[in-house]
This record gives sequence, C-alpha cells and structure tokens, in this order.
Amino acid sequence: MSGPLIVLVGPMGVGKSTVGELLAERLGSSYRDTDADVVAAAGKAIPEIFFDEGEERFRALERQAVRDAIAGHTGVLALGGGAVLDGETRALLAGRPVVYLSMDVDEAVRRVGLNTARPLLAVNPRRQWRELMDARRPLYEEVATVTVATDARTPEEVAQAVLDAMELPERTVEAVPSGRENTRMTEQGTTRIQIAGTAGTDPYEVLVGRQLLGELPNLIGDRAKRVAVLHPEALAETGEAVRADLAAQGYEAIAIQLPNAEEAKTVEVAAYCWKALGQTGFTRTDVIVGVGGGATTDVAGFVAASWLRGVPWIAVPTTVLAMVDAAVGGKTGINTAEGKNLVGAFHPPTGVLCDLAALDSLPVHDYVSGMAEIIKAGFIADPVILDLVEADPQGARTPAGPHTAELIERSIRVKAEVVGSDLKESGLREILNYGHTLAHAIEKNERYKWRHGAAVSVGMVFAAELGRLAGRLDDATADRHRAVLESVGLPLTYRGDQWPKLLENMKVDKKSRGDLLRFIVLDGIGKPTVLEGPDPAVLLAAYGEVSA
Ligand SMILES: NC(=O)c1ccc[n+]([C@@H]2O[C@H](COP(=O)([O-])OP(=O)(O)OC[C@H]3O[C@@H](n4cnc5c(N)ncnc54)[C@H](O)[C@@H]3O)[C@@H](O)[C@H]2O)c1
Ligand SMILES: O=C(O)C(=O)C[C@@H](O)[C@H](O)[C@H](O)COP(=O)(O)O
Repeated sequence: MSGPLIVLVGPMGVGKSTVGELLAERLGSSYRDTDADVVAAAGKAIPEIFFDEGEERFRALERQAVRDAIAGHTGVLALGGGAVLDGETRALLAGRPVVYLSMDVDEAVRRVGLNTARPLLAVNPRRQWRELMDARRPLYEEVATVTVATDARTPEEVAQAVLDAMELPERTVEAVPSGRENTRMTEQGTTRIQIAGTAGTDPYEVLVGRQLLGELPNLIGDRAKRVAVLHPEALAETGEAVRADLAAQGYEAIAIQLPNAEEAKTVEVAAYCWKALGQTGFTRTDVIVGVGGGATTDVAGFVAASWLRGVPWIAVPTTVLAMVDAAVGGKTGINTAEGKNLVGAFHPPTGVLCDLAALDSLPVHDYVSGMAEIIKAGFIADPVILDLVEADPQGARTPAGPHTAELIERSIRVKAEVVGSDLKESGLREILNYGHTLAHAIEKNERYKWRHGAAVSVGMVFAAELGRLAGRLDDATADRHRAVLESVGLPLTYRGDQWPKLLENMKVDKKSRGDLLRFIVLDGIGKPTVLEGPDPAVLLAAYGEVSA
C-alpha cells in the first residue's frame, strides 16, 4: 500500500513537526503537515478558522487534508492534535503506520507554556490540558501502531525511538544542489518555520541555518526585474556582495546604504530610499531585500510597504534581535520626533533568511541586546527558553553557545504563533509588547543611544514589578526576571529622576487608548495579560523598583 512512511499523531506541542522534520531528513523523504494544508486551503490561520467558522468546519477541512495527504504523500506526515476526534479521519488511518507521540500533562504545560496563542487552551490551561489528554488518549491509541513517549527526551532521541520502533533504516541525504553556480544551500540543518497568512496576507517561511543566501533568488522569483538591497553602513561589504550576487543572477540590482542602528529609522532615510527606487524605475513586481539588524529590516519593510503602496520584500536579519523578532511578523516602521515606531505599516515579508553565520561578527553588546527579546519570548510563552538561558548564561552571550540555534528557533516559533493569528495587533499580538511600554519611553529619552534590548530588559523588570504590585505575579517569577536578565549582562535599572518624562513618553504607546495607559503583565510564566489604567501610585512604586 503506498502512502506516508510514517503518520505522527499526538497532542499539540508534543513536537510532531520538529520530530517529523528530523524523521524526514533521516529517511531521505519529505515532511508534510496537515495543519499547514488546512491553513493553505482556508487562506487563514487555524485560530481564525475556529473563530470565524467553528470547530466542525475546521475538522471537515482537516479530514480532507488527511485524505489528500494519505493518497498523495509518501514521506512523513504529521496530523493536528485534534484530528483523531473525527471518526472518518480515524478510519482513514486504518492499516497505516501511525505513531502516537505521547507526553504527560506536566510536560505539556512545560512545553507549550500556558500559551494563549493555542486556540484550544485559552482558559485555565492546566485543567484543560488534563481533560483534553484524558479524552484523546484512547483515540490516539486506537489509531496508533506504536506509542513513543516524548517526556524528558530531545527531539533527536524521540526521532531515533520512532525509527527503532518502526524498524525503519536511516538514509544519508546529500545536500540539495542549488542549481546556481555562485550560491550554495543546504537543506540539512536548515529549520523552516511557517508563518501563517492572516488578514489577507500570504503565508511565508523563516529559514534558520547557514549558507542561506542561495535561497534569495528563489524567493525573489522570475517576475522581478529590479532588486534593491538595503543594508547598514556596518555591513557595506555584505550588502555589496549580495547585490553583486543578484546582479550575476540577471537582476538589475542596486544597493542602498543606510546609517547604522536607529539613525536609519527616520523619514529622511526613508525618503532617500524612495528617491533611489524612483530613479531606478522600481515597479510593483520588483523586490526589496533588507540585510541587517532590526533597524534596517524595520526601514526596509517600511519602504517596501509605502513604495507604490506596497511591493514585496525579503528580510535577511543579521542580528539575534532581528532574527527572533524584528524581521518576523511584518511590523515595519520609523521613529518620529514624538516617539518610537510611530509611523509604519503591517507589511509581512515574503521570506526571512536567518543565516546564523552572520552573528559571528556581531559585537557582544548587540548580541546580548537580542537576548532580551529571547528572554521575553520565554516569559510570555516558552519557559524552556528560560531554562536554557539559566543553564548556561555565559553561552547565551555568544553565537558559539550550545543552545544558540534552539533559543533562536524557539523564540521565532513563539512569534510565529502569535503573528500567524493576529497580524494587526487586534488583541493577542500585544503580548509581544511585554516590557516595551517603558522600553520605548527610555529609548526616546536616551535619543535612541540605548540599545533596544537593554531598554526592553529594564521594561520587563518594570512590568514584572507592576504585575507583582497589582497582585497578579508571584514573587519568585518577578525575581526570576532580574536573575535571568542580569545573568546575561542586561541592565535592570534606569535613572530615577526621569519618571515624569517617561510617563509623558508612554502616553503615545500604541497600546494606549485615549488617556488610558495599558501594559502587558504576567499572571505567571506563559500567562500574559493586559493591565489597563493602573493606579498612578502603583506605576510610580513599580518604577521605584527599577530606579537607579
Ligand atoms: N518590527 C519589529 O517587530 C521589531 C521587533 C523588535 C525590535 N525591532 C526594532 O529593531 C531595532 C533593533 O534591532 P537590532 O538590535 O538588530 O539593532 P540594529 O539594527 O540597530 O543593529 C545594531 C548594530 O549592529 C550592526 N550590525 C547588524 N548586523 C551586524 C552584524 N552581523 N555584524 C556586525 N554588525 C552588525 C548594525 O549596523 C547596528 O550598528 C529597533 O529599532 C527596534 O525597535 C522591531
Ligand atoms: O511584533 C510585535 O508585535 C512586537 O511588539 C515586537 C516588539 O518586540 C518590537 O519591539 C516592536 O517593534 C514593537 O512594536 P510597537 O508597535 O510597540 O512599536
């Protein structure tokens, strides 16, 4: 019987996609995910399908996706966590090599966090996890030919256990040839993270690996005649190399050099770019490539969003911060005299290439700045990130650290889940702003000479204190903020005499509504929530805790 080599079932967060991709790699086959098929068929993210059309409709789409994949896919197939709830879907799995990846409730809470981005776990997650597991375990066992426990195992160990249980031989896979002489790319070791299309935008992928620039022409495509490579002064050589490479591929390629860091995020710099595009005759099928840190990708995306009311763009982030945050999710923008990121647009890229080799030249303070956003992802959604940083804080300060790729990938996955269901920040996306209300006020106060991550670090300690004083966050978690941020060398305090100015600056924060200040605080790790209009005395007291 032809069909998938292996079908993976199990609860959300058990690691079906990570393990599935590893298995596909080891078996020399391809990986497919019915959730991605459903998203592609419906043209919207799964939480949106649930919200707009209900679970029944979602299950029908999923059933069809499983039917199609079983008929046409010969590699590794992963099903959504709830697929087995549907009797017809279970029947489709009869006689197939189905592996149930299991985990216990504590492991589920630890891995998924109490993550509000998961559509089924929005309220009282621990209890819901238990109920959900109890209800689904017999169904997983009904369809499975083998069960592989994932608790306390790495994805590699789980993949090996699956291969052993299924008695499937591993095959060595050659790197996929790029077909282009001056580019090299390797599929092995590259992680592809899907960002769902939402609000009428297309889905796209974030690739994390090495030697990824060979992917650029594929992403740019044949319709583009011209390409503009925007890069900061610090990456003049890289920018020129990318431009020359694209010119050698037949594109009319120009490089536009931007100032380093925050100095690039001005209307004057944007106008300079518009002028260059105009003089090059840039049309709607042409493509912008932003190569650099978050400041560069913010400007590149904004220029792409505003030129001809929107042209495609690709992000090639070269800092940790840009890889895990700025380049993903389509928030683009510039600063004005009144504040940070006050002008911009939601304009997702068509692809993001995170080449880890770029991090080798990053100064340590810029590397550490990016750790603030990684730690943010840990507090709002993925506690494993915090465990990894705490296990080796020195390693977390350098690209050579043992967990670099995992920390980056985990953080991107957090962002992917959020922006894949709420691109335009109508609700859930606000959680990514944890620590940013005060951070942006500090950055403006410092005329953008403070690094973004440093300001976010102080902002998160402030938000933790605010949560604690508002009676929402326990002492241990609030204290953990200080410990983990300090352990990697991030600051915890800011000038005590600046509160009136900071308060003024915070009024134009994008989460404010009228005169109401709104902050993201935590009810616990992985439990972000909104605190509206806190008492000014509580705000001041929280600031007292971060005042130097
Ligand atoms: N759009 C979003 O969702 C989002 C998210 C987070 C942060 N941001 C924005 O990102 C910006 C911060 O980004 P950042 O921390 O990447 O800083 P950055 O872009 O200012 O880069 C820091 C410095 O490193 C240089 N640089 C970049 N890559 C390098 C490399 N590989 N080697 C050597 N030098 C390199 C830059 O030229 C710059 O001088 C802020 O403006 C922040 O507001 C945006
Ligand atoms: O992607 C988001 O949404 C974020 O809030 C991510 C933040 O880390 C980032 O700094 C973002 O640029 C802040 O956005 P803003 O809307 O507060 O300017």
